[in-house]
Amino acid sequence: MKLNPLGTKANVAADEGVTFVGRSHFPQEKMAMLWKHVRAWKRHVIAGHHRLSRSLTTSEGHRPSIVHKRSIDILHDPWFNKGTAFSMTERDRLDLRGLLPPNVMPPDLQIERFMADLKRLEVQARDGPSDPYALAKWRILNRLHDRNETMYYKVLIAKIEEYAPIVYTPTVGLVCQNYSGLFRRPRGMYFSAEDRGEMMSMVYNWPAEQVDMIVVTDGSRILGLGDLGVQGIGIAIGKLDLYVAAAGINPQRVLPVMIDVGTNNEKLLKDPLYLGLQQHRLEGDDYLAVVDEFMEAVFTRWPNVIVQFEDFQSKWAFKLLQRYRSTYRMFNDDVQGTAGVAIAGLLGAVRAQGRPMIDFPKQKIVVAGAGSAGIGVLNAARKTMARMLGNNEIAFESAKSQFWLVDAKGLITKERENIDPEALPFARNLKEMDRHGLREGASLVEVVKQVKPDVLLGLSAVGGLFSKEVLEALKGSTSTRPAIFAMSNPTKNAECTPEEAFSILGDNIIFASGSPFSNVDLGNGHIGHCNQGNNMYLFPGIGLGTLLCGSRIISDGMLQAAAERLAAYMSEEEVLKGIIFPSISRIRDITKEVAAAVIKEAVEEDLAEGYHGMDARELRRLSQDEILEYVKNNMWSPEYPTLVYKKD
Ligand SMILES: NC(=O)c1ccc[n+]([C@@H]2O[C@H](COP(=O)([O-])OP(=O)(O)OC[C@H]3O[C@@H](n4cnc5c(N)ncnc54)[C@H](O)[C@@H]3O)[C@@H](O)[C@H]2O)c1
Ligand SMILES: O=C(O)C[C@H](O)C(=O)O
Ligand SMILES: [Mg+2]
Repeated sequence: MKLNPLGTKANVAADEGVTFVGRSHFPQEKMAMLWKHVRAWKRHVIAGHHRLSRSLTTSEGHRPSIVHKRSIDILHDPWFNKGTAFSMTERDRLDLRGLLPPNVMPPDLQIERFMADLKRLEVQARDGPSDPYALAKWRILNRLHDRNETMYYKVLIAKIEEYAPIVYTPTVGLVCQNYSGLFRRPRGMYFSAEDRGEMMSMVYNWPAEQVDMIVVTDGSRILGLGDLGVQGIGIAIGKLDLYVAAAGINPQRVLPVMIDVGTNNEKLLKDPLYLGLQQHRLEGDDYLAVVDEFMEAVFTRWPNVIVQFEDFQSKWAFKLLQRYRSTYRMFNDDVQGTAGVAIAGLLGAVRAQGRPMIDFPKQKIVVAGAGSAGIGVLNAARKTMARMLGNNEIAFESAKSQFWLVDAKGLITKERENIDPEALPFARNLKEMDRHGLREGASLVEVVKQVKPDVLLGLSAVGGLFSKEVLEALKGSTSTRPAIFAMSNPTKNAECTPEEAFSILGDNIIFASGSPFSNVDLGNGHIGHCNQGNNMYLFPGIGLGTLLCGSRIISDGMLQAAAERLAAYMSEEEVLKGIIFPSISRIRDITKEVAAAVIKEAVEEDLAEGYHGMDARELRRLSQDEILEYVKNNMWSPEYPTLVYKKD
């Protein structure tokens, strides 16, 4: 016997692998509790009880919504559909009587019912690498997303630990890879190279009058999976799911966008079922013209929108960031979000050694991967060290000597031909390398052996790069507690697994990975803690904070404030246990804190222009606690609004 998701014992026919779950298996206490809940809910509905929030700014989750449709059209509209949870009075008001089974379900029971079915289906379908049911779960959740958004987000928020790995990393990678097959209903907008000259008008095809957050990708570097072309839209959808679940951005005001300028993935180009433009990627000015037109179009229709750039290949990630960051409200998650999360993790690793954060500039850090993420981390780490060392030119110069950068061609030195300008500041001086017994192109293992780093950080997209040999070499680290950050996604691209790290280096290390892994049982009652070092701990708060302060740009200071808040989030006790990032179950709280830190910084930099009822002057007057309250009250929660019909 094993426990089913409802907490009851289910019959398991082990050979067939089938679990029987049904009402008859509910234990009596559970049934009694559910019935109590049903009765209370029905009383609440009959009493016509509508809560109105009276806080700094009213949360619209509780106001009645005016709808201009009725009957079957409501059931087919995921923004308003409540399925079996429509009350009888609402069914009458909206001409729904008879179109639904007669039993009115309280929302919690509706979720129980869905979960029971989800669990039953899980045992019948098999796909996905690390989780054999991952895609099956994604399909079921996606169908729910299509028909009832409120319920979808209720499930996601309530079970974020279980379903973030499905709607986000790692399964979202698998979804993108299989997107042509999985595509059912469209979600988001597609701006393609064929739409040049049309974007300014086509942007009005999107039904929402207000859009707060756009996540845009060109599909050129999806996680560590390379160029997936139009199929990359899955990552924009997954990121926005976290914006809703973690930051409480209203799901009616998010827009996933794919800019399809072609793909250089030959397999996709040869696939007749591929859904994107069947041409090679536009380059140079042609490429820029498409992205420029897109930016102009969305900011013309929604001047207050925030645009997050996601999974653009490095060569464009940096250029586009420089091109737009001082004129548009935008940021690049892979460059800037990742940098902040890594800084928080690196500071956590210093604290975990029992040292103060101010010792960070003494850390020797080897970074494998010189792409948008690796370089983003290095720039931010260098600035953080420089600030701690006196915040002057000399400090900035000297800080860079703490880093060793290794890419596909090995250690990057000044000797490197055609060196990428972004990597140049971190290229090592040859004379100094001679002293270390290193040379241009030295292998990762040689670098680790010679440098004896405190931290080994991977953003290379190469699964298994931290081989046995590399991890053995790290045993020579001069740190009392070396840190390993295997940050590449998805799971199979992680530079090493926590099992590999703990089994070779023992339990006195800090470990973090980009995709989720389980903790490792080290025997003798010891647990090797696996942290998830993922930009999901920052981007939702950066977006929410920017929205609520109304800053026209996202400054370095706002990003730094976000990272520092995350770094300080973990208690001394947790950090000493090796827990440097919070559990994802706390993501809504962290996001609230990060957003508040972003707002505070924007106010201090005089960038905050206000949002809705909260103007710049009022924002300046808020205390720390009031800022937190303001953020909390503006986070959307998945509650069914009372619907009232009005003719168009
Ligand atoms: N955990 C997170 O929050 C997070 C955030 C952003 C990116 N990432 C992950 O980081 C990875 C890289 O992203 P990116 O945008 O920088 O990609 P990228 O393609 O721009 O860069 C990859 C870099 O890795 C280098 N590389 C390749 N083979 C190598 C090898 N054998 N040894 C050392 N370096 C090697 C390449 O030369 C390149 O510099 C991806 O897997 C992505 O999913 C994780
Ligand atoms: O998407 C993620 O999980 C993190 C990051 O943005 C990435 O590109 O890997
Ligand atoms: Mg990314």
